[in-house]
Amino acid sequence: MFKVLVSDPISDMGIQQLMDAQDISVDKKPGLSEDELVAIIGQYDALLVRSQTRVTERVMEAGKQLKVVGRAGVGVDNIDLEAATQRGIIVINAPDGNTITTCEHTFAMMMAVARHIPQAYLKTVGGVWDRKSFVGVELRNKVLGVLGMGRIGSEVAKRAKAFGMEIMGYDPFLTEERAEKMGIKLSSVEDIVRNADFMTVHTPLTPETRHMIGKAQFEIMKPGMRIVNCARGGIIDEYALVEAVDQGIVAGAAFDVFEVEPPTEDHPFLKHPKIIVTPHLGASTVEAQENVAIDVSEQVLHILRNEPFRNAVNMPPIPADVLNKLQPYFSLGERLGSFIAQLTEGAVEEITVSYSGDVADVDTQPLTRHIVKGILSHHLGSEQVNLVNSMHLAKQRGLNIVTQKSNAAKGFTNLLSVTLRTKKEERLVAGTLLNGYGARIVQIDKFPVDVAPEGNLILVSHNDKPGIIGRVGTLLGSNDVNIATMQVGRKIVGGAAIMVLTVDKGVPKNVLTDFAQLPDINNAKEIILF
Ligand SMILES: NC(=O)c1ccc[n+]([C@@H]2O[C@H](COP(=O)([O-])OP(=O)(O)OC[C@H]3O[C@@H](n4cnc5c(N)ncnc54)[C@H](O)[C@@H]3O)[C@@H](O)[C@H]2O)c1
Ligand SMILES: O=C(O)[C@H](O)COP(=O)(O)O
Repeated sequence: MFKVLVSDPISDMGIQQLMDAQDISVDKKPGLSEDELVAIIGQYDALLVRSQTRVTERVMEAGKQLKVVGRAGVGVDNIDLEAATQRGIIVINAPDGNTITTCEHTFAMMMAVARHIPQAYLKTVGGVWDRKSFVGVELRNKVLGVLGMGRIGSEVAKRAKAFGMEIMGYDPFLTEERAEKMGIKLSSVEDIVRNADFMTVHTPLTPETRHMIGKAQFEIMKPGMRIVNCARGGIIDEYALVEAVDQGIVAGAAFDVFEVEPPTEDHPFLKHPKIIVTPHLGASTVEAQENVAIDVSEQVLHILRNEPFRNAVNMPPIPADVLNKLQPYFSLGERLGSFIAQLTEGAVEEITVSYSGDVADVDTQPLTRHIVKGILSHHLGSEQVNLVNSMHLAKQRGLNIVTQKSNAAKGFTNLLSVTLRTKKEERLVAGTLLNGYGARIVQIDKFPVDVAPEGNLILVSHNDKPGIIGRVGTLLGSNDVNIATMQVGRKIVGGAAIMVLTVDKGVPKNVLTDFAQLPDINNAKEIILF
């Protein structure tokens, strides 16, 4: 039974599918402090949050069983991603479910600031009929600058056109071609600041975007600018903004987000007549909350059940065409990694992965992750290593990972070959998928073989002499170990050779030592592949 903790208010529509699952139990405990969360997180396999819960390194460290942190929403700045990755905890988000809702809130804020809606409402309900103080401006024929043309920024730009606005957009990934297709003007931050009438930000908060609109930008800003921030507090320098409003540079501002949330009572926005605020409501609609809750719960379920999932934040996404090509090789890759790690003695220094055939045409990094996971699991324990942290752990340990690619696959459609160099030796294993036969190991060191990579294997290194097979059979038979398959490989007659046996159960250690006592046998190693 997997245990899931929900520590923020998340729509029941999504949680329901977790509650309905036979293998999941769900506890809802919104509003926990960090200490309270640390005290209980150790018993949970998954944690579901929105933006309130701070999933710090302490929380990750205490989450000994934690496999996944699911964010019902986009921003993951409340989650320590580095701490999660180090511990192999997958962080996923629900990036699509609140796009339209947040875009619509941006418009609500833009129109509210253009027409002084909150200020006029307050006066009217206070009994004052004041029509003079609240003369606004139209959106039509105004220039809107959009900083961050991702999901939300693009939707904002689309809708702004319906209002008759001209749009200037900036995003490091926005190409001239895409801007043209969207009917917007590709611009720099400075262009926007100097020329726009309205400006809205839709970037994440990163070291680069922090205070991207600050004192220097306000100094060159077109007077009368109106600014909206429904993305993240801190993208616009709050104190520099207040100054710019007071100096008459900025005509009005609408903020849904703050550098510190909730803001302190004396925050300068809260009583400012030209700044309107909402309490981080961008994603707060029934529809968006259902969307993100359903999405994140579905993915958490997949992760807990070891099924394919999407939207991992601390793992690069795999495009569908790459996944189609690589997925059949994932299990083989992991087994080859495990095989070579069990075969090789000494501290690992370098892993060389060679891809031949048409797998070499795509980005093979996702498959390398599986191979490295297989190798490290043997040394660090399979509990410690997973696809999220395998490359990270390898890097942390200073392992050099070399990838080679070639289109010639030596008679196979595709060939994966893994060489492990340790302080003591260098060994190689290669495998492929054979039509109708499945995964096969086809080479061990310099010897061609044909072995299914599964179960209990014994690798015997010997001299190619008559009688070896009989001696091996007798030794195993007398120790009640049944041989299922046997393969012998050699390069030249009478030279060095290997034998790979598949046996029906684990081999006692003393039997492996006895092998080396037999004439012409150098050593025997047991390799277990699950
Ligand atoms: N107020 C809310 O409740 C609410 C709701 C949803 C999302 N958000 C926030 O809105 C923001 C945008 O969300 P999204 O779903 O559109 O994300 P997204 O990832 O689709 O888009 C973000 C865009 O910002 C761009 N970007 C990154 N650095 C930039 C820079 N220095 N200058 C310009 N652009 C830059 C990226 O290239 C990307 O295209 C995020 O910060 C998200 O957390 C807030
Ligand atoms: O990044 C997001 O998805 C928004 O900021 C929404 O945050 P919330 O889930 O706390 O409303």
